Amino acid sequence: MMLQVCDVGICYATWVLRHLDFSLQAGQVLAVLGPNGRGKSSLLRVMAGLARPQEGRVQCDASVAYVPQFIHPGFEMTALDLVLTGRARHIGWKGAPSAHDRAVAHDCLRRLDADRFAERDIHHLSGGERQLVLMARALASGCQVMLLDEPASALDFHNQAVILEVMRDLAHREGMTVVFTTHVPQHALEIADQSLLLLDAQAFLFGATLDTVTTEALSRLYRLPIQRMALEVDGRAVQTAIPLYHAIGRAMVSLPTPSLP
Ligand SMILES: Nc1ncnc2c1ncn2[C@@H]1O[C@H](COP(=O)(O)OP(=O)(O)OP(=O)(O)O)[C@@H](O)[C@H]1O
Repeated sequence: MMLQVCDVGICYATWVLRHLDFSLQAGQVLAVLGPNGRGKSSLLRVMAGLARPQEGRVQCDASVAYVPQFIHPGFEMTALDLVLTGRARHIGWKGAPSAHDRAVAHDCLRRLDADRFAERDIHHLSGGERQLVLMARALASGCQVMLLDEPASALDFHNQAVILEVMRDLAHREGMTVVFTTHVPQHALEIADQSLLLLDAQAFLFGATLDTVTTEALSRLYRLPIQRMALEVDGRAVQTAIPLYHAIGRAMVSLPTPSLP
């Protein structure tokens, strides 16, 4: 087992999550969905070892890279230098990046179509450009597990497709375990083998994406009717999910509550 979350509980003033259990194999993609403030980022930070859970533990026998939503280094730094910080494990504390490290960093930027930002100060990049550079930094680390916090939240449709394809390739071709949080169910339906829906502090749905990211579960999760459907595109069935925004009033009073396992 590559990554195991065992009876994890996270508490600030109150319990955000409690009694959460799941495990992932190498080469799998997991999507984590939940409304604002439900604990997705907190869970990712605990999985990355950046925060301790108040209960339970996370077991991981692999190198982990964490991709936050934002960073603010507070001093001038080029995108290339930021990506090179991802090479720290290979360079060591006292070493300087080698030509090989720089080549790896450029390759990672190129893979995300972001090499043109290499010499720009990251403070001068747009939110979406910065997200691509942060993912390139994680790629440069050569990690076996990548944890990404809303990696597509600032990206246009083209760049969403770029990072979805990179995440899918990392897992399915290169054997990495990839976990990402998202507010876009279609991203889960596109690439995630497994999905975790954080319904409330102690109610979770975890399983194969097509079994968990359903019309009923999404509608309950977001308190809004959301219709999952299959479109046929180029002879291939593409799963998508459409939020019925106009029905929010109806959702509040009449949504059925699906029974949970
Ligand atoms: N360091 C902290 N101290 C106190 N409360 C916190 C802390 N970090 C997060 N919280 C609270 O814990 C809850 C979960 O926050 P978290 O950021 O994990 O949610 P999220 O699901 O990632 O939300 P979003 O979708 O809005 O990014 C929120 O109510 C938040 O206010």
